[in-house]
This record gives sequence, structure tokens and C-alpha cells, in this order.
Amino acid sequence: MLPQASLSRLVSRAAVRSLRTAAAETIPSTSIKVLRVVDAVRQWRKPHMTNFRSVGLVPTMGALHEGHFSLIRAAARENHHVVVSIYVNPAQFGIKEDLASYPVTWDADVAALARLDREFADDGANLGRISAVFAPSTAEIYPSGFPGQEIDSKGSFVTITPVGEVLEGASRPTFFRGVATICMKLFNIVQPDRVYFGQKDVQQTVVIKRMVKDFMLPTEVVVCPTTRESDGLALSSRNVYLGTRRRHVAIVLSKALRAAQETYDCGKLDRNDVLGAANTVADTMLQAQMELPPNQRVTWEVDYISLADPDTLQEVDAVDPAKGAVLSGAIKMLPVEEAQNGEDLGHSGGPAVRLIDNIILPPKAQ
Ligand SMILES: Nc1ncnc2c1ncn2[C@@H]1O[C@H](COP(=O)(O)OP(=O)(O)OP(=O)(O)O)[C@@H](O)[C@H]1O
Ligand SMILES: CC(C)(CO)[C@@H](O)C(=O)[O-]
Ligand code: BAL
Repeated sequence: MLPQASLSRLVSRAAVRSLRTAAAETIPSTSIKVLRVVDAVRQWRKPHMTNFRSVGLVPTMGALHEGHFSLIRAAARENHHVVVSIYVNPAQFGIKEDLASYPVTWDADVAALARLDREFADDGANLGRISAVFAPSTAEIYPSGFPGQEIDSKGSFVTITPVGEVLEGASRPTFFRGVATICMKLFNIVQPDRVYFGQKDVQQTVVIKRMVKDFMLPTEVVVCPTTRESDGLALSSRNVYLGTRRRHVAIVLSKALRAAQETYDCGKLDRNDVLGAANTVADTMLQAQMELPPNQRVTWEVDYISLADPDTLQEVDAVDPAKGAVLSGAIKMLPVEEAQNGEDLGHSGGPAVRLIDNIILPPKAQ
């Protein structure tokens, strides 16, 4: 260890303090480091470059659930060290979106990571363990100042077009600019050998793969299957907004996509046939809700149900059996019209919730 005087010549006192603090913080009863500044991550990362220990990064926005855990498990199987980042990135939220109410559950998140790490310690099939959580502040991540959430914000951004402009990008015009920018930063900070993303956010995986390819980033993108509730609903941090009544009906999207998948499995390739099956399910379920009184029913708006090329996410008129396709959708579950006495409306009073889901239609054997 260098004496204080020599250290201070190299870095400022404030930096020394933050490095020391960062180095000292761990999740209680574990060896998982909590790193909050870029320098601390770089310092942690350096020896693993020279001793050829692989690092897997799982980027998250916290409010961890089994979907995140499946990514972390995959990373621990394949890497000596797993880094989980927890950062709610304001730049990917539109100004009218749910940044202010996005669930933040730090204590539960670190407790879950500690549990998961104990599970890894007892399971010889894993190559590694959770070594660190990277939980930066916005000032740390945007060193020249936060550029803002507006469409015309100026700043250092990564944009991946046109693939980031369709589907989710059409409804959330700043979303993929925010995602690609934060992921580029995280990849540059952590320098992971592998990065882990969930198929639940399929367009995000396509955007990140394209970014890695076009910017020659030295990392492998691993996509893990969507984890679902037993009734088919894709796990999502935003499901906490639903409350009991809307939770039961939120399966409409996964049911609609499954109906479309079955149509494809039965040999249909045409867009009207495949998407027709999904739209029939969504329409029939909405009709059934509209027959209920306002204090019982649930309503939603379909943002899109899409059949797209797996590489470009451009809409297709028919599935190319040699390539397959991506079936995806987004619906906005509207707030309940009339709450019942004492009804559980969900986190933050049960605002409108945008849910997404998708199914990959694999190529057909020729
Ligand atoms: N059900 C799931 N199955 C597999 N991966 C998932 C699932 N849900 C989220 N992930 C993945 O976890 C990573 C972090 O996602 P994030 O923290 O935004 O959680 P989220 O549940 O997707 O939240 P949100 O409600 O904001 O969509 C992403 O790569 C995402 O695709
Ligand atoms: C990849 C990500 C962590 C970037 O903020 C986010 O978009 C998410 O959680 O899917
Ligand atoms: N999992 C996607 C993050 C977002 O919707 O902002």
C-alpha cells in the first residue's frame, strides 16, 4: 500500500477518499463489493485483466426479480466474476414516463444478491460468484452534466438507427438512445467479457448486439430466455404497478402472442393469419371486460402487435421460413375506472402501465 503522501500526489484527496470508501463497502455478510465510482470499478477490474479471469456484466435498473436472477445465474455459470449494475438511468425515460415512481428497492435487492451468492457458493456448477454491484450516481455517470430527457437534448449520445426507431423506439423516442448510451458507458467502465440481457426486452437485445458489432466492442452479448409467472405473464419490475385486478388480466398480451405462435406452428406464414390470431384474442378479452361493471373491469390500449424481421425488426408481410421472425407487442393497461373499497391498486396508486412481451418464431426446417 502506498503511503498517503505519495498517493495524494497521484490523485486528489477527494478521489482518495472515494476510492477508500468504495473499497470498504460490501453487502453485509458477503464479499460482494458495492462500487459507486468509476475509479473503484477500474481498480477492481485491473488485476482480472492480467490474471485472465473473465467478467460477466448484468446491467439492471434494480427492483430485482427472478428474471434478473436468471441472468445473474447464467453469468455466474460462465464467468469467474459477475458484476451486477443497478442504476435507474433517467436518460432512457421520456419526460412523461414513470421515472419518479419507478420502483427502487435497494435493501431487498442487496439481500437477494447475498442469497443468490450463497446459492452459487453451494453449487459446484458455477464458475464464479457475484463479485461486485456497481451502483453509480447520475453525477458519476454523466461527468459533463446530465444532458436531459428531451428529444432534442444535447450531449454525448450513442444512437443506433433505424433499429432503435421502430416498435418501442416509435413509442419511446429517447429510449434506445438512453439505453445504448448507458450500456456503452457501463461496458467501457466494467470492460466485461460477456454481457447478459433478457429476451423480454427483445428490441433492446437487437440494439445492443448492433452497437457491439458496429463499434467493435470486445464483449459477447448473451441473451437469456424470458422468465414468466405460472400463468404466462413475463416478469417485469413494472408489474408492481398493476394491483390485483389488473394483474389477473395482464396475461392478455402473452395469450395473444401465444395464439399467433400456434398459428405459425400450424404452418401459416402470412402476416394477416399470424397477427389475426393475436388480435382476435386481444379483442375477445377486451369485449369480455367491457361487459363487466366499471368497478370490476380492466381496460387497455394495444400500442402495437408486430411481426418483424429478426435482424432489422422491420415489419414483414410474411414470415421467411428460413429466417423466422419476432412476434412482439406492447399494451397500456389503463388505471381502473372505479376502485372498490380497500382495493389493492398497485404501486404508486396504480397508474397506466405499459407492458411488453415477445416470442421468437424460429426458422422452419427446410
Ligand atoms: N422476465 C424476464 N426474463 C428475463 N430477463 C428479464 C426479465 N425481465 C427483465 N429482464 C432483463 O433484466 C435486465 C434488466 O431489466 P430491468 O431492470 O429493466 O427490469 P425489467 O423487469 O425489464 O423492468 P421494466 O419493468 O422497467 O421493464 C434486462 O436485460 C431485461 O431484459
Ligand atoms: C439495460 C438497462 C439496464 C439500461 O439501463 C435497462 O434498459 C434495462 O434494465 O433493461
Ligand atoms: N427493461 C427496460 C427498461 C425500461 O423500460 O426503461
